[in-house]
Amino acid sequence: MSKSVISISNANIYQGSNLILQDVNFKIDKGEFVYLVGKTGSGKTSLLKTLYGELSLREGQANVADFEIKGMTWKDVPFLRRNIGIVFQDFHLLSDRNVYENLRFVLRATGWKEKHLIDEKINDALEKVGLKNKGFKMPHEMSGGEQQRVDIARALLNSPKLILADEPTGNLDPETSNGIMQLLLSISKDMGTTVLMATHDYVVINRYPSRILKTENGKVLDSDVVLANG
Ligand SMILES: Nc1ncnc2c1ncn2[C@@H]1O[C@H](COP(=O)(O)OP(=O)(O)OP(=O)(O)O)[C@@H](O)[C@H]1O
Repeated sequence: MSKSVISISNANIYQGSNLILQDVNFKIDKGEFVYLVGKTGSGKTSLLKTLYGELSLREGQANVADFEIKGMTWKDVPFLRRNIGIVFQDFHLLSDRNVYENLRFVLRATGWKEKHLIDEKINDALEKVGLKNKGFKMPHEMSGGEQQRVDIARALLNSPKLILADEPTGNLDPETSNGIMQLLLSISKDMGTTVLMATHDYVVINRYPSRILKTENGKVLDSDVVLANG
């Protein structure tokens, strides 16, 4: 079996009838940390949505966390999502419940029932993001950086092979962004989780250099391929 966590080939990415990205080909291995950059509207979110099953893949092939994306139906999506953590720019926390209940909601929705296992997973995820014992807090009682950590804890709950992050530092000040970057980098390095992160933030990229995929003129360019070709 391949060690790629994402393998996409000859893929065309659509929004409705509009072709957004053409002939997309790349592989990302276990534990790799990869940036996804490109101008506004160039297709970063569309590509991520295709990888997490929000947009269907009509042409080409993609294997994501051992799931064949092509031909997947809506009922297959929850099974894919159990192997993927998704982190958003604007956190997507439920504002009417505390951190613990936000995390429990995800575990129950992904099939967990036993209270002691649920508690164990929540405590473990909160500890990983530096928010141990903060389960009682309401989202509005937390800073943007803390809410982003809760969002990352939520993404980690099911021990995913892959984290897809869509501009996770987009709403944060530079110092808080650094903390979030160090957390995401340690998730890939220490836990062996693959991270693909869309960003506009070149300060972050320059500070923490890594492989870059770039959406440009309907194509995805790969810094690894550019380097390999000199
Ligand atoms: N729901 C939608 N229906 C139709 N077209 C869409 C939809 N969402 C995005 N698009 C179009 O698809 C193209 C790519 O958008 P996408 O959001 O993937 O770009 P992006 O690179 O993520 O942009 P940004 O950096 O602003 O988030 C744009 O032309 C956009 O207008």
